[in-house]
Amino acid sequence: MLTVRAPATSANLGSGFDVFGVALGAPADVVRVERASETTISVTGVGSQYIPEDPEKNTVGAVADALDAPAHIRIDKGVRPSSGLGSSAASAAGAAVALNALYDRGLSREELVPIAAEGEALVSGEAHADNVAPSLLGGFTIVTRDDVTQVDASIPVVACLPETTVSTRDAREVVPDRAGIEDVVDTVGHAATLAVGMAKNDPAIVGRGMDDEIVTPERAALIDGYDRVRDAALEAGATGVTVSGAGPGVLAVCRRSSRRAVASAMLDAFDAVGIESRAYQTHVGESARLYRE
Ligand SMILES: Nc1ncnc2c1ncn2[C@@H]1O[C@H](COP(=O)(O)OP(=O)(O)O)[C@@H](O)[C@H]1O
Ligand SMILES: N[C@@H](CCOP(=O)(O)O)C(=O)O
Repeated sequence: MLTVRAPATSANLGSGFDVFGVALGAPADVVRVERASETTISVTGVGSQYIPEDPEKNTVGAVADALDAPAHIRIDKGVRPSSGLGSSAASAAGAAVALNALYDRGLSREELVPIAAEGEALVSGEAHADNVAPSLLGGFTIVTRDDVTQVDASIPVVACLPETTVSTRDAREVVPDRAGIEDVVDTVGHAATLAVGMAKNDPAIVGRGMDDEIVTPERAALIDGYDRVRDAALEAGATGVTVSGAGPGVLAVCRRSSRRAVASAMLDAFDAVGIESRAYQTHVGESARLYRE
């Protein structure tokens, strides 16, 4: 049996819609695989009651198919589905690493990115790779149509998840088809700033690069209390705040010294609008890890 711990991820970071992603230190999914003549899936853990065990409907089934690697796959969910932390991607990335090793396919982590993204196509309608890439490679990743670029970083973050859910498929419906040139210019400037901040491991520069006027306002409108939570996090010392992935999670970047205060401010702000939430005080972290038992 092989076991993989695959981290949650936060995609977009505001200015990098469908392009940027970071691996998070916590939470994570644990995926266990054993060879079998046909694929079976069992799911336990956070939100498992909402996750199909049918291989045709679970992201790991698509990965097993793509690698031609049938297996008994057990998923222990640590990443809550539809919260904006790449839950379906964590399982897919974990399965890709585990099955690649189980069947000695010899693919590199970069080569596993499009394979794991097949799982995302199954659940969100598009094979966006901005969650699977950081889960497979760790740190901060930039995915384009043909390439993935990765840089290690250890920026402190708070990921605050309200009790509500937003499906990525639904949240993709509100993404505008077109953008004005001024907004595009601003967003390119912010995205470039953010990438430099990650390379320098500097939360202040990363925070300056998170603004986006194209996709984020549409997504934020789907999250009750978003403006209040964002303002509270900034007031408590966050250097940048945005929607995590497709939401409803909210991601704040900060210095280590203000992380606790930022988490507490975000929890209080959701609470003030009558919404329970949970905050992970974590950091940009490592890639999926393989354990042989
Ligand atoms: N292994 C899996 N883990 C999580 N969700 C899965 C998995 N396989 C299929 N799904 C489905 O994917 C949807 C969640 O995906 P999505 O809306 O993209 O949110 P997330 O960002 O949490 O992945 C749910 O409908 C869930 O049932
Ligand atoms: N780029 C995608 C990212 C979705 O992330 P998730 O964690 O919410 O699945 C998008 O914004 O649609």
